[in-house]
Amino acid sequence: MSQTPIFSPIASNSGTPERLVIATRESRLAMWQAEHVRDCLKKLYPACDVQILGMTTRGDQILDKALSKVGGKGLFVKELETALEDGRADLAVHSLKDVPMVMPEGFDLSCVMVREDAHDAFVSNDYASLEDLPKGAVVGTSSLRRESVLRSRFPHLVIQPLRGNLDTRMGKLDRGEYQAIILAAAGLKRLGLGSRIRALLPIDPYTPAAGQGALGIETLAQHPRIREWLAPLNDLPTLFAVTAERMVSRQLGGSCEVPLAAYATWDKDHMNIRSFVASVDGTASCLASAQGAVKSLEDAEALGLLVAQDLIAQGAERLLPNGLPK
Ligand SMILES: NCc1[nH]cc(CCC(=O)O)c1CC(=O)O
Repeated sequence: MSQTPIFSPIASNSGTPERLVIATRESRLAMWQAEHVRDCLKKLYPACDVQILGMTTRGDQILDKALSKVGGKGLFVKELETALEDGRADLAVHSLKDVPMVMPEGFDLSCVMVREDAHDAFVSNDYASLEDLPKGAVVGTSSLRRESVLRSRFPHLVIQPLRGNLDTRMGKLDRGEYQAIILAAAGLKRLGLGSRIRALLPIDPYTPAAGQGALGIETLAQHPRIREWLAPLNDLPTLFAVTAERMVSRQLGGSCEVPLAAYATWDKDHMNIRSFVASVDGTASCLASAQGAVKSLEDAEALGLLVAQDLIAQGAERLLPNGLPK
């Protein structure tokens, strides 16, 4: 099916889509991502009518609490999944970082697109780097992973929660509520805000979250044809990397309630993966890495499993509020 010629004259019977509806959140970043997928699909299937269905999720509505306290992973995807089930949409576009490690019954992660910059970014109007911040400076982040590293490296800084979409967060910085904020570089770059980045934080120790910077497309498992139509948008190096990262997270029961990082990079056909689990106060952590030749999804999963087992052997369990998954 994925071999179907792109410029097939008879759209409906020849295996190319006639109409596809993309479900997405309505934040500017989510819309950018959905429009990006739409543009890619239009290029692949010029005759296809590709529509975008914008939706509000619970994660967008609850803005006064840290993400870890409002139900964590899944918060940004549930409503989109309902739209798939109801047939209002054919595919849902997500920041892969927000997609639960175990897909709910009946849903597939059908496509992973090429990754944007996966680094965390330091953003400030007055300071060039974390090192320049004075004692008591307020740094905003809603990620326990970032908070943990900041607390261990810079105990003299005040870490405060920062919620809301990217524009909201930048607004809070610009109104002086924070001296600096930490955000994923990917979102800033996609929205043309790359010039606001004062410094990219190094992978050691600021290891990204599993899937950070990658786009994932979710479909109903019962619609394999849609999966096949999306296949040309897959980026295999990204798919293998995030598969290893998500394996680590899944083995450790990854949720927004625990500081957990996992990031894989390539060196020719070898993958390097690095991961940590830590306490929010930054006083305890386990760190592991592994490298190996990866030529298949199974290889990627095996490498992720190796790192997870290393972390568990180091006693990562005592850092997990709910223990290891059964
Ligand atoms: N958890 C929110 C979220 N989900 C995806 C991104 C950024 C884009 C990406 O990582 O693909 C962000 C914001 C952030 O972490 O600053």
